[in-house]
Formats: sequence, C-alpha cells, structure tokens
Amino acid sequence: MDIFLDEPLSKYTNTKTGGKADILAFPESVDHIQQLVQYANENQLSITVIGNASNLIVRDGGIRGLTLILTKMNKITVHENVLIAQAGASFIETTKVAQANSLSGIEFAAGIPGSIGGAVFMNAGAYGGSVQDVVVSADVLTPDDQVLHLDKQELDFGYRHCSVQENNQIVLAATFELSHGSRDKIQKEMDHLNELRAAKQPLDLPSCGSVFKRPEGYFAGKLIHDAGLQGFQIGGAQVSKKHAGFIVNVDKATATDYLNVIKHVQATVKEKFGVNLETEVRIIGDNE
Ligand SMILES: NC(=O)C1=CN([C@@H]2O[C@H](COP(=O)(O)OP(=O)(O)OC[C@H]3O[C@@H](n4cnc5c(N)ncnc54)[C@H](OP(=O)(O)O)[C@@H]3O)[C@@H](O)[C@H]2O)C=CC1
Ligand SMILES: C=C(O[C@H]1[C@H](O)[C@@H](CO)O[C@H](OP(=O)(O)OP(=O)(O)OC[C@H]2O[C@@H](n3ccc(=O)[nH]c3=O)[C@H](O)[C@@H]2O)[C@@H]1NC(C)=O)C(=O)O
Repeated sequence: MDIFLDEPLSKYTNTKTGGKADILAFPESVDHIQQLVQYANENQLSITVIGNASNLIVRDGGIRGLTLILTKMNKITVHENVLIAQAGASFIETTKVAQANSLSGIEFAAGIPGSIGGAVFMNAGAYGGSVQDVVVSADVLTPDDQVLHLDKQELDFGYRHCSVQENNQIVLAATFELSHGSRDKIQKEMDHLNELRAAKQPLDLPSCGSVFKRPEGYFAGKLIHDAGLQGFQIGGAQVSKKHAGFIVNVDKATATDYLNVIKHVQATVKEKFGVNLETEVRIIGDNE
C-alpha cells in the first residue's frame, strides 16, 4: 500500500489547492483500512477520508493525522440488476458500467466527478436524480473498526445529507438497484446530460463544483449572478464568468483565496438579498 508523509494535497484536489497531509495512505482493501484505523486509534491520530476531492476545499495548513484516499478500491460488479461499487470507484465510471450492462437509473450521474464514497456521503445529485433514488444499502466502517451493512433507511438520506456524516463512518461500498433498459437510450440520455453540463458549467478550469447549497426558494448561482459578482477575484480564485455557482482557479489560487472569495460572496448576497448562502463544499484541515 502506498503511504506518503508530508504530501501536498493540492496534487489531488480538483481545485489544485490545499496544504499537506501529515500521512496520506492509499489502502487497497477493507483489511488495509482496518489496519490503518487501528493504527490511528492506537496513536490517537485523527482520520480524514477523501474521495475524488471534487467537492472539497483543504485549508492551506493541511491535515493532521491520517488521511485516506480510496481510489485503489474501485471494483464494480454487476449481478442482474444489482450493481455493487467500492467506495473509491469513480461515479462516472460506475455510470459507464451500468450502461454497458443495459442498466438504467444512474444516468443523472454521468458527469458527476466524485467517487462512490463521496457520492453516498453527500447524497450526490444532478438533473433531478440523486443517490438516494438508486442506492439500497452501503457497507461502512465505524470509528471503532466494525464493518456495518446499512440499509437505505439507516442511511437517512436528505438534501446533500446522509447519516454517515454525523456518525464518522467510512463508506466502503454501495449497492445500487437499477432497472433493465436499452443501452442506446441510456447512452443518449447520458450524452444529453453531459452536453447540458458542458454548456453551463466551467469544466475547463479547476473548481470544486457547486460551492453553495440551494437556499430554499432560490438558486445560489442566480443570486450571485444578480449580485454582479461574476468575475470577482481574490488572488487566483474567481467567481466563474460561465456559472456563478462555481469558483474557478484561474491563476495559482490558494485555499485561502477560495475561502476569502466565499466570505465575500456570502456577505454580498446577504447584504443585497437578505439570503444566507450555506456552503455545499466540505471545508477541512487547518488554517495556515
Ligand atoms: N452534481 C454535480 O455536478 C457535482 C456533485 N458533486 C458532489 O460532490 C460529491 C463529492 O465526491 P468526492 O469528490 O468523491 O468527495 P470529496 O473528496 O470531495 O469529499 C467530500 C467529503 O466526502 C467525505 N467522503 C469522501 N469519501 C468518503 C468515504 N468513502 N467515506 C466517508 N466519507 C467520505 C469526506 O468527509 P470527511 O471530510 O468528513 O471525512 C469528504 O470531506 C460527489 O459525489 C457529488 O455529491 C461534486 C461535483 C459536481
Ligand atoms: C455542480 C453541482 O450540482 C449542480 C448540478 O450539476 C446542476 C444540474 O442538475 O444543478 C445544480 O446546480 P444549480 O442549482 O446551479 O443549477 P443550474 O440549473 O445550473 O442553475 C440554476 C438557475 O440559476 C441560473 N443561473 C445559474 C448560473 C448563473 O451564473 N446565473 C444564473 O442565472 C440558471 O439560469 C438557472 O435558472 C447542482 N447544484 C446545486 C447546488 O444543487 C454540485 O453539486 O457540485
């Protein structure tokens, strides 16, 4: 198993920002994760799990203790209409495997750049679909190193919410129940959604997806757009000129630049429209 010390996380985050991990490990099996959790518990190290870092800002001070990236646990298996994906599998790859097996239901995720673990953790959604519509159960590891099989009810999905968040569990794998469909039709729907995404979102620049949650009754992107903030920039982090709900790294941004732009956007939208924008991105790690 690969383990790195003092490893810059900017190499792994989609924003290309963030400080160093004291210890960064790439486990290849549940056994590896259990060994790492045991080691961390014995040495009183905190544990942080990162998926594809597509909806994440790691502060410039980095992450103490042990950080895990699960991309080496990426097996996807299919039995009839049931698809099981390990936590480190990419969501996009999972949609391709479903399509190849004529399975319909996760077309909505064709362009979601996260991992299966991150997608369950955040109850990922786009274009009217979300993880809760198709996931029937997940295997998780508890902080005291026990593997649990949780059904959908126990996962307690809500808007960008899942019970894994407050129980500090690590998602190991997820089971999806899909329906049989036509391979061509599934592919067409995935292509269509990817075209919509490419037309609206700044996919050509580093970002962390939608920075803010949808406030009830509003769209974050529209509020930021109407506040005249598109193009607003601090350091190398800029409110996207293409989609105001994104902050793009246009010139060697730091995580601090991102956080300063977020603060300014929140204050401006509050002042102009009286709406509180809550971050959807996870912000983790220490200040510099
Ligand atoms: N709709 C869209 O177009 C887009 C949606 N997204 C969303 O963001 C999600 C982020 O996914 P991803 O990039 O993989 O995640 P990230 O690496 O961005 O991690 C986000 C958080 O997820 C938690 N996490 C990740 N993997 C696991 C795991 N195996 N077990 C437990 N917790 C985990 C971590 O929580 P902690 O810090 O507490 O350990 C982490 O802080 C996507 O799946 C999707 O929901 C992202 C971009 C675009
Ligand atoms: C990118 C993410 O998810 C995305 C997901 O891909 C898309 C597609 O379904 O819908 C959400 O974006 P969104 O709420 O910004 O949806 P969009 O349809 O792009 O925009 C909403 C509305 O705001 C308007 N809008 C958007 C951007 C902008 O600069 N100006 C503007 O006026 C749009 O015209 C539209 O009327 C998800 N974000 C949230 C917070 O719900 C993510 O979670 O990281």
